[in-house]
Amino acid sequence: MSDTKRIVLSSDHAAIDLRQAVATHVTAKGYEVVDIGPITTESTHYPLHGKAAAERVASGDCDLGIILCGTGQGIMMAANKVPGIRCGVCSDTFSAAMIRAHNNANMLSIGARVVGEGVALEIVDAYLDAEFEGGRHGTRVDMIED
Ligand SMILES: O=C(CO)[C@H](O)[C@H](O)COP(=O)(O)O
Repeated sequence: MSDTKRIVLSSDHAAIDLRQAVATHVTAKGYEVVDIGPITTESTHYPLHGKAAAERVASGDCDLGIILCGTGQGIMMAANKVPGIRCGVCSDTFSAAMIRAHNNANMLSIGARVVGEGVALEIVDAYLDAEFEGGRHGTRVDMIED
């Protein structure tokens, strides 16, 4: 495992169960999970939770974030509004590895209504096990930040 230790998790109501599965899985991998909820399946608004998780990463309180909603799209859009956040939605393991290796994504988003738990946990593994390659990819990520 890399130096990354602390991972914030959040979701909307559509992904409570999958978020719990991700929390258990990521904890078993040796990471410290900061799960900022919500706890119940009562209908809520994904922008609130995407922003809250992204602020934990942008502030440096957490090293990475994993966020979930029905499609993963809306909560990703909200997270990416926070300066310094690079979040991608992934439904496959190749993309999950590449958003870390090439885009240095500091957040991963998953759609709980898109992928099942088994695939979702493989996506989490691919994302967490990858490392940013730097070099030409660093130049491009710097361009995004500029
Ligand atoms: O995927 C999402 C956003 O991208 C949301 O989870 C989804 O829109 C919630 O829908 P509903 O309120 O009908 O459960």
